[in-house]
Amino acid sequence: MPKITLSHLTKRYSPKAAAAVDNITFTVEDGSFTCILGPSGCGKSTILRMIAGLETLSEGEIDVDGRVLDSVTKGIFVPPEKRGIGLVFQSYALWPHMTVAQNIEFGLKIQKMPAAQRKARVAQMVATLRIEGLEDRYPAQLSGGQQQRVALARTLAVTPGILLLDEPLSNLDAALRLTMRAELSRLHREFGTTIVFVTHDQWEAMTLATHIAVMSKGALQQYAPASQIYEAPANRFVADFIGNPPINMLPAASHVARSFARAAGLDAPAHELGLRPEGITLGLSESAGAVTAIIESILPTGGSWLVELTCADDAGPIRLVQSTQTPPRWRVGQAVYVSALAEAMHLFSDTGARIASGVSRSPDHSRSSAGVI
Ligand SMILES: Nc1ncnc2c1ncn2[C@@H]1O[C@H](COP(=O)(O)OP(=O)(O)OP(=O)(O)O)[C@@H](O)[C@H]1O
Repeated sequence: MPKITLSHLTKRYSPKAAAAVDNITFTVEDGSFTCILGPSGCGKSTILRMIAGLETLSEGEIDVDGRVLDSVTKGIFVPPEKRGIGLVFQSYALWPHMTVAQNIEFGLKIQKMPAAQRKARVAQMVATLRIEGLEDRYPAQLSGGQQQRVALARTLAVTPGILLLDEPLSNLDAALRLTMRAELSRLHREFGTTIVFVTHDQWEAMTLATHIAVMSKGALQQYAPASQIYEAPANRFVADFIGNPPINMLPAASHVARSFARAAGLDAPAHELGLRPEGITLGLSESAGAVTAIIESILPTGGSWLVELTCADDAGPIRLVQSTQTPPRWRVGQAVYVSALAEAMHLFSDTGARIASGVSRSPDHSRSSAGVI
């Protein structure tokens, strides 16, 4: 399956405007499921539209398996229909005057596939996307989720090597999103297509993606395998954007941060210490590196709890949020000892770069107690 290389990709919608996409370079691996993730307006859709050929580049180059599709300096532009790329956007844009079967068949007719083969292919796609019985309906007679499936069936019918999806699940309710996520995963496994998926939903990205490109304000913050994005965020933005509830950020010079860092063997000079909410443990007895705190609130979130704490510190109170799956045995106002797992901690410089991370001290780790991961 194809590999997509984006080199120094830049898009300015007008000469005076800030770049919507600013000098982005990364390679979407062959057969990967890559998510472009970031807040609204960070340039995700613009990247996807440039790959599709629906938007011109201001600078840079896009190639697929070494074939240049778009290059400003080389003066190359391959039109969208010649790129071999399938697209599914937020609005499904099914042909309203065609039935489901006709919608799926449309691209095959354009490809001039013989009628018998087309019929077999439509039947195969209907079965794969589990939309049997809907073949003769018009789009207006379908639910949002059914339209979504037809849009996917129509796109996959022509077996594109590359599939671009722009928030294709955003119009669906929570239950249907979950089902469709599982189906997208299954389709990726079955077809082996290289998928690039745009979302602002970190959970969607973490559950689906093999690789994630995190964007902010037009700039690429990190491109890495999904697990690394969480465990080894490149910088403060990524650490803060990924994780729900968000990572706690403490001034590194505070007494609380210094106690936690010292206990984890993290002694690099830093500006801030990030501590994941699930890496906080609470107890009634003192232990190395533990600090005292008062329980401010306990919020059940369905199967897990958020515990808000305040630690007294020389520079003023420090608020921490713990996330736990064990029912808390504390009451609001109670004093507790707070300690932090080494692997839940990251140190950041004043420019926001990650300097170091704690490393697990569990007995099966023979590594040193701290270091950069
Ligand atoms: N056709 C356009 N003309 C001018 N500016 C545009 C155009 N399309 C997008 N922009 C601007 O470019 C920036 C990036 O937009 P883009 O749609 O790529 O972001 P996004 O991350 O996909 O956002 P969202 O998640 O809200 O869809 C935004 O500031 C947007 O206002």
